[in-house]
Amino acid sequence: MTTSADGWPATGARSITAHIRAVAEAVAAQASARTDGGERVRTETLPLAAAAGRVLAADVTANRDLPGFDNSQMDGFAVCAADTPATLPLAPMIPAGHWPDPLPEAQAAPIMTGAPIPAGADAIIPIEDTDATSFDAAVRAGQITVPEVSAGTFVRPIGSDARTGDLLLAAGTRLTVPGLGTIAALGQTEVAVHARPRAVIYTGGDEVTAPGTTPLPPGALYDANLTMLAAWLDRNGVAVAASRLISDTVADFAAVLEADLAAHAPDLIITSGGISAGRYEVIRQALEGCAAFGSVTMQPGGPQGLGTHTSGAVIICFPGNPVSTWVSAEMFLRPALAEAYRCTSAHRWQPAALSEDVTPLARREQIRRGTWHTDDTGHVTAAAFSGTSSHLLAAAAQATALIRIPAGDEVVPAGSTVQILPLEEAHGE
Ligand SMILES: Nc1nc2c(c(=O)[nH]1)N[C@H]1C(S)=C(S)[C@@H](COP(=O)(O)OP(=O)(O)OC[C@H]3O[C@@H](n4cnc5c(N)ncnc54)[C@H](O)[C@@H]3O)O[C@H]1N2
Ligand code: MOO
Repeated sequence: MTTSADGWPATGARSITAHIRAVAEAVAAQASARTDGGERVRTETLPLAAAAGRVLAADVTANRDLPGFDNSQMDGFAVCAADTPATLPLAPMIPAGHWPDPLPEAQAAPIMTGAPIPAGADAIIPIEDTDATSFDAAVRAGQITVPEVSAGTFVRPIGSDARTGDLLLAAGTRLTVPGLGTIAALGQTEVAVHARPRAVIYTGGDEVTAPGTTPLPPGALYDANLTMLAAWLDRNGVAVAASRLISDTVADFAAVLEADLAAHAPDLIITSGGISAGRYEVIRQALEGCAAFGSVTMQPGGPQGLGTHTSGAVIICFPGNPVSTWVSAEMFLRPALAEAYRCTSAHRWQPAALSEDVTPLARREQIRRGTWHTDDTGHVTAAAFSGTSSHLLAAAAQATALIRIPAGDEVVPAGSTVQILPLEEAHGE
């Protein structure tokens, strides 16, 4: 189990930015090795509605014109613009889904939205712009009075959205809802996408107990981190192949890891806990040969580990405090996944004015949990929760934003501009 351990500065800690880069580089190197024409390249074919957020494996080219024929943009009357303004006799009704006969000269055909424009017509007049109170009334009257229009009015021309042969979605695109609709509009039911990157996740320590276990032994607590990591990875486009609580025995963890690597060939090995300065740091002791451990000037999430296993899987180790685990995933793993696999979106930090004074840490940048608010004028404010400790998970569950408070010796006064990351799964006010 030896390979390129990620170098950490021999003295001191790494900045947040430096660790974001290091994780992104490790994941990018792994992802490009994985998609380098070898057997690790994996694609799968999914029904369209199941493919939102997935990454296209092949270009999507238009196999037809969209729209496929000139058609009406309005419920109204198809006319030849040169005949208007006029009172015109009515031609037969043209419902959507029926191919019409040509429009007789100097007549108007009632036509529905989406119906093909008859030969001889070149403009549509919406019913509300005529003297008809309804289509039935117009048919009864046998004629319609229309204002002057120019050719092309409310006509959706063939190919105005896409032309046969156009490249509509390039391989590597992350599929959006309109993207999936476009593929359906071409007549397809399925789409080939990159398989999600695969992760195995571990946390533990002798005190950490699986939820559902009763009674909870003295000194123990329920595991929150596997649930968070599994949910977070799923939301960010990663498949979780194995999720395990481990004991404090290094040999046991090493055996479990080897078995999971053989069974699942993961792209990512994600761990939580067991990496700081204690006597029983099982993750660190087991992975020290292939990952580097050090600290990042961030709170929560100071202790971190990063490396590449001989199997090719990237090893990413987060500290065990629950808020540290979650914030670390958000800060370090999300940008790396967005860049290397495009399976999630990159961060969108935005400026906001602090609504209250905040006392920073002297040497570590804080990622505070809090709320954000946009007023009627678009002015964005953010309020940090008072508690900063990384065990305050229930408080973090109330957060709608992460708030960056740079290290410093002086109070950051209310009104100061800071960067916030609105949390997609929580509602901004
Ligand atoms: N002497 C030092 N002690 C600590 C330092 C340090 O620099 N020097 N750093 C502190 C910081 S900051 C953090 S963060 C933690 C990180 O420690 P580990 O990553 O080794 O995590 P553990 O010790 O295993 O656990 C920390 C904490 O979190 C609880 N935990 C762990 N796993 C889970 C889980 N799956 N679900 C819920 N809670 C979990 C665990 O019981 C501990 O309370 O180290 C500090 N110490
Ligand atoms: O850095 Mo630790 O994550 O403060 O709690």
